[in-house]
Amino acid sequence: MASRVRFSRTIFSPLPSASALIPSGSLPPASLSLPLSNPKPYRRLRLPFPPSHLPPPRSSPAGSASPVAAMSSSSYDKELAAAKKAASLAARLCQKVQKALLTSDVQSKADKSPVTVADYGSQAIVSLVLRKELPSESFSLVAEEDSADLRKDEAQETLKRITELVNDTISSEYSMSVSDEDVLIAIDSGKSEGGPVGQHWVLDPIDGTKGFLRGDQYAIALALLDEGKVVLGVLGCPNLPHTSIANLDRHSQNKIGCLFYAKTGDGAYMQSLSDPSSNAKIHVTATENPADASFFESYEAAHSLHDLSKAIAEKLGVQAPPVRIDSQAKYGALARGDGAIYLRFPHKGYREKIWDHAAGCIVVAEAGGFATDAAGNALDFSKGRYLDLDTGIIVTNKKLMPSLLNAVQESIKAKNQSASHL
Ligand SMILES: Nc1ncnc2c1ncn2[C@@H]1O[C@H](COP(=O)(O)OS(=O)(=O)O)[C@@H](OP(=O)(O)O)[C@H]1O
Ligand SMILES: [Mg+2]
Repeated sequence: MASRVRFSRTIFSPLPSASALIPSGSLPPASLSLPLSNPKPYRRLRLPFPPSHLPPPRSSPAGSASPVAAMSSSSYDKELAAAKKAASLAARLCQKVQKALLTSDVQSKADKSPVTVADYGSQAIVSLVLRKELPSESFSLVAEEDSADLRKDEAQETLKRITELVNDTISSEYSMSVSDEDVLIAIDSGKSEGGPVGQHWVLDPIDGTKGFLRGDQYAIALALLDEGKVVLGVLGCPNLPHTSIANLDRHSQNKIGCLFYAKTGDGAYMQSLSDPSSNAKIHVTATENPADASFFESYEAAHSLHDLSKAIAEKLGVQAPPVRIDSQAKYGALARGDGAIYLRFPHKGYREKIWDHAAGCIVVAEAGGFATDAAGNALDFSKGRYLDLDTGIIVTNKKLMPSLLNAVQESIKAKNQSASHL
C-alpha cells in the first residue's frame, strides 16, 4: 500500500469565494510604472524552526552536480532574493484561492488539464515581482501558462477576479496596483523559449495542479538558467509540513508551508513560508542501504508508471511502501532527507517540461544529491522548453545512485523484454 500524505479537511474547509475575500476599491488606481514606495515587511509569525529532525548545518556547501553551474557564492544574491519574494507572494495567492476553492475557479485548457485562477495569478505575480525587483532590458521567462484563454469574452469575469487577487496579494509589499491588461501582459511575458544563451527564468506557477485541486501538495517552482545551467531555484510548498513527511503520525498537528531555495555552490535551505527569518541548511539523507530507503513517486498514476517503480524498488531491496505526493514538493522533501529516492517514469510519448524539474533539481543538487535520466545522464535544461531525455528521471544521494541506476536499467530491460513477448 502506498503512503499518501493528506491533511485535515479543516485546513481547506469551504470559505466564501476569493472575490468576496477582497475589499473592492481598497487600492488607488495606478500604473505598473509607479515606483515601489513604502514596501511593507512580511508579516512575521514565530514558528518552531528549524525542524528538529534536520541535521545541523555543515561548514562546507554541498557539492554542485551538473547541470548546476559552478560560480562564486556571492553571484545571483539579488536574483535569489527576488525569486524568494516572488514565490512567497505567489504562494500566498495560491493559499487564498485554495481556501476559497469553488468550481468556478476551474477552467478547461485545450489539453483538458485543470487550470485555476491561481495558476494565472501566480504566474502574473512572479512575473511582476521579478520585473520590479530586477529591472533590466533583457527579461526572459519560460513559464507554463499564456493568456490566450483569459482574453476570450467569456473569461472576463475570471480575469477581473485574478486581477483583484493579484492586487490584494502584492499590496502587502508594494504600493501599486495593476490593471487587467497589466496582468495579461505579465502572464504573456512567460512565452520565452529559453535555450543555451543568456539568462532565463523558468516558472511553474502551480506545479501539481491536480494536487492543488484535491487539497493536497503543490508547489510554486521558480529557477534561473544562465547559459543553459540552473544557477538558482526556489520551491514554495504551501501544504508541506515543516517536519518530515516520512513520519506520517507526526504531521497531523504540524505546521505547514515550506520554502526551499538553493543557489549554485551555496547549499540548499528551507524556511517557513510564513517566517522568512527561520531558515535551516538541508541535506539529502546519507542512507547507503536500500533496505533503509524509502521512495517518492507521482501521486497520479497517469504521470508515472507505478508498476515500474515497484519493480525497481523490489530489485533494489527497498522495504518501505512508496510515498506518493504531487509536484516538485517531492524534490524538496528528498532534499531535506524525508526519503532517499524519487522515481519518475512518464508513459511513452510524454515530453518533460523544464519548469517541472529545474528548481527541484538545483535544490536537490545543492543538498548533496542529484537527478539523472534513466541512462544516468544529467538533465539538460539548455534545449528550450522541453527536456530531451531518456525514459525517466531518478533522483537520490550519491551513494545510492550506482545501485539505483543498475536496478532502473535492469527493470526497464525486463519490462521491454516482457512487452516484446506479448
Ligand atoms: N501524462 C503525463 N505524464 C507525466 N507527467 C505529466 C503528465 N501530464 C502532466 N504531467 C506533469 O506532471 C506534473 C505534476 O507533477 P507530478 O507528476 O510529479 O505530480 S502528480 O503526483 O502526478 O500530481 C504536472 O504539472 P502541472 O501541470 O504543473 O500540474 C505536469 O507538468
Ligand atoms: Mg508542473
